[in-house]
Amino acid sequence: MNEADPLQKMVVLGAGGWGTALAVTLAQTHAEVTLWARREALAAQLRESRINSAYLPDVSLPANVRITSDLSAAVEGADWAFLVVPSVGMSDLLSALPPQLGAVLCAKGLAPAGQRLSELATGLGFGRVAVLSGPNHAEEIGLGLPAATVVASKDAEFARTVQAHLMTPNLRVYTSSDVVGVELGGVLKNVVAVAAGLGDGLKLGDNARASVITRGLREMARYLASQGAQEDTVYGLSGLGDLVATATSRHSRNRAAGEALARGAAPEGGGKVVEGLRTARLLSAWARESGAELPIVQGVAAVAGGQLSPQEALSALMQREAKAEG
Ligand SMILES: NC(=O)c1ccc[n+]([C@@H]2O[C@H](COP(=O)([O-])OP(=O)(O)OC[C@H]3O[C@@H](n4cnc5c(N)ncnc54)[C@H](O)[C@@H]3O)[C@@H](O)[C@H]2O)c1
Ligand SMILES: O=P(O)(O)OC[C@H](O)CO
Repeated sequence: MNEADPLQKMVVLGAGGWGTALAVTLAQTHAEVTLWARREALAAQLRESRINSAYLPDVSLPANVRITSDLSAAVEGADWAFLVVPSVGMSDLLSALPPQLGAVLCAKGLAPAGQRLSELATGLGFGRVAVLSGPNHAEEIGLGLPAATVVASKDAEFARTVQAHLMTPNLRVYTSSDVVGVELGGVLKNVVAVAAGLGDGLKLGDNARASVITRGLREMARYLASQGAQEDTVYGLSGLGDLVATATSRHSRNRAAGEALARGAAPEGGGKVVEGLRTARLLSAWARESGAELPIVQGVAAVAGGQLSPQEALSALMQREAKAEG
């Protein structure tokens, strides 16, 4: 493994829950970490209180996390950075950065036109692109609870560099060359977690949740294969691992959004990003146009869009044609 220089400048762009947790993690092993918040009001509040009360209230920011809302100053002198804004904001952020900067994309969603974020970054001229994905709730990583994750890049050296810098005694980082598989596992699992939340909200029970997770995994595997992912990636940390974490966790905003929908409430994440709803809409439109079958994704999109009630979506799934498992 590459040696990680503890004096190398670590940069995290995006001060929501996940950006904050990553900054706190990197601060364990580096002299200084720069955390960029888009809004100066949030940056000032973080500098003052050292607590991100809106996005990660139970975690304190150590003194070696430097907070700024000046993007150019944040990346000055850095070789690469973690990009941790919601996927809808990734295009603006990438466009404001020099493409020589290595980009570690940490969002779990698609760009507005439906592209993968790594495609977006490559299209904007970024040469070193990696994606980070795995069962990593910010609430737990921020507290230093043990977890594992994956960094995938076509540039094996870049993936190993990120791995070396992000590893701590409580965060085990694996590398992968399957960017498509790792990236899309994190994207799709959010939608299946919304479906699991819908089932929880309707009080359908443990069997129903396990069925949604398992059939959801199969749907993820089919979609990932259609996009060129390696066959086994979906069964790793960024696929099955993150699906289980998100579909069963009390921390998950996607699962909670499903529960809210089942109650007939607005599926808002209390100001926090809920990627699965946007992803369901984008992938459902893609499935309609391409004739692909993504029944759970399409059911979630129909409920979120108000075309079907949760009960109607459930009936539609249960009454699909009888067939062999596969
Ligand atoms: N929270 C987690 O546990 C977790 C873990 C892994 C990955 N992720 C992914 O990381 C991404 C960010 O999630 P989060 O949990 O940090 O979100 P969050 O809702 O906690 O915070 C989002 C942050 O981004 C800012 N923001 C919103 N729109 C923006 C834009 N257009 N440009 C720049 N900044 C913008 C917000 O002001 C806020 O500071 C999501 O794609 C999410 O799926 C989250
Ligand atoms: O809170 P969620 O549902 O956005 O999930 C957070 C992370 O993706 C879990 O790995």
